[in-house]
Parts: sequence; C-alpha cells; structure tokens
Amino acid sequence: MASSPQIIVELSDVWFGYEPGVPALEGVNFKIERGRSGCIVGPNGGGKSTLMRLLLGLLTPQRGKIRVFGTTPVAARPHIGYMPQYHQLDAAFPVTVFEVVLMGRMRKGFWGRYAAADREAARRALEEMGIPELASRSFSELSGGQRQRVLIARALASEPELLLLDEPTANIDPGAEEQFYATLDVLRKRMTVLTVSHDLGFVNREIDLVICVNRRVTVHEAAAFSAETANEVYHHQVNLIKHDHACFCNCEHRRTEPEREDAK
Ligand SMILES: Nc1ncnc2c1ncn2[C@@H]1O[C@H](COP(=O)(O)OP(=O)(O)OP(=O)(O)O)[C@@H](O)[C@H]1O
Repeated sequence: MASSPQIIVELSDVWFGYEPGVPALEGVNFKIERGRSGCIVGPNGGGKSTLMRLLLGLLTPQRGKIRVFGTTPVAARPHIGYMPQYHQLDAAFPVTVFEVVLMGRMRKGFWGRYAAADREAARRALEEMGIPELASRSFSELSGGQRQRVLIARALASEPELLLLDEPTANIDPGAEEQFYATLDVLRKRMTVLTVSHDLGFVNREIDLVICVNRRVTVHEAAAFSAETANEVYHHQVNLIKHDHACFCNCEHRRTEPEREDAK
C-alpha cells in the first residue's frame, strides 16, 4: 500500500471550497511523519471538519494533492479509523453496541456476512475501550461517555494506522473526558491520532503537533505552541488552559487549575 510509509499524511498546496470562489481551505501544506500525533484546532467555521473529510477522501481538493500512506485518501481508507462528530449520529438507531462496533469492519462493496475475524476484531476493540460488558446493550440506552467509547471502538475495529477523531470530548462529562485522555495516550503509542478539538486545553505535552486551521493551516510543535500563536489563529484573545494536564505554554498556568476553558 504505502510507497512512503514514513509519511502518514502529506498535503501539497491543497485548495477546497464548497462554493466557487469561496475557499474553505486555501494553500494547505503540511506533512505528518509516522509516530507523531496532532490536535487540530481553530475557530468555528475555520475548516477543521473539511480537512478531516479531505483526509478521508469524502471531499476532493479543487487544487493540490493529498497523500495518505503514500496513496490517495480513498485507497488509504481501509487503514483509517474515523469517529465523526457526536451530533452527526442518530443515537436512536436501534442497534446493539456490538453491531455498531462491527460496522467498523465494513469494507467498500461489502454486502455479505461478517467473518469470524471481523467479530474477533470488534470484541478486541470493545475490550481495549474497557467496555466488553456493553456488547449486547442497545446503543440508544447508553450515556454520552459510553457512546463515545463505543464509537472509538468502532473506529479501532478496522485496525487503523491513522485514527481521526472529530471533537471526541464534546458532550461528555469531565470524568469520561479524563478516561478518554488516558485511552488516547495508549493509542498514540501505536498509531497516528489526529483529533479535532475546540478545547485548547486538549493540547497537552503528550501531543506532538498543533495543527491550526483558519482557512489557512499552520502546524506547530506542541512544545513551542504559545498563547500568542493561538491568538493569531483565532484572531482574538484566548486562554490556554489545561484540565489536570500540564499547560503546554510557558505561562503561569503551568500545572495550575483552569480559570476558563473556552477557546472559541
Ligand atoms: N456542506 C457544506 N456546504 C457549504 N458550505 C459548507 C459545508 N460544510 C462546511 N461549509 C463551510 O465551510 C467552512 C468550513 O466549515 P467546517 O465545518 O470545515 O469548519 P469547522 O472548523 O469544522 O467548524 P466547527 O468548529 O464549527 O465545526 C465554513 O464556512 C462552513 O460554513
């Protein structure tokens, strides 16, 4: 599959707009090497979800080139796990947790039955997320935090090398959020994880890169990302606050409690 396996994602002069003459993303250039993970941040309407859709091959750039594992996003899709935004899912859909996770094994042109290997991968993913006991429960009965874990399990069932999470901490309580951070620390050791987050507190020292999206894209080493850089991206003052992770910037918030977490 991969002609250049050390580069997981590479975008060269990528332009995309939903309407002619109105770019949602313009002149995007960056690459992510194997072993590195990043957080995608930026204001509302900045183009974060659009960037995710381009990486998944759901949208095609009007100009420029995207390579994922050295091939096209569509060809790379079997190696990409994706968790969409919470509100894009119909929680009332009458399926069990196990069925939801099995959907992660669906392949293009797949109409038959799942193989034993598919069921095994789904079981492993549920175990990894610490929720094997939920397998036969109805998805609609679960709490927000449980649903979030099920949806990450679904993304993991495809045994991805690249995991894309679109606002995974939206709509979950602080306890579930902390569990999520711990899970993410484990996953990042074996795959590239790109996470869209509105919460600049999400950017912690475990994350390698901060990918700032506001029509244009700039990529920063997380360790060097500062409040000034964030202000430039958001075009207004934002506070860089941690939860109980250390603050990534060299400011007085380092290892202190948050006063305000809103980065919008
Ligand atoms: N399907 C669509 N049709 C037309 N315009 C769209 C569509 N989806 C997004 N846009 C526009 O493209 C721009 C980027 O939107 P996008 O959803 O990628 O931003 P975002 O950073 O993910 O925003 P948010 O943080 O609010 O989720 C916005 O101006 C948005 O209005």
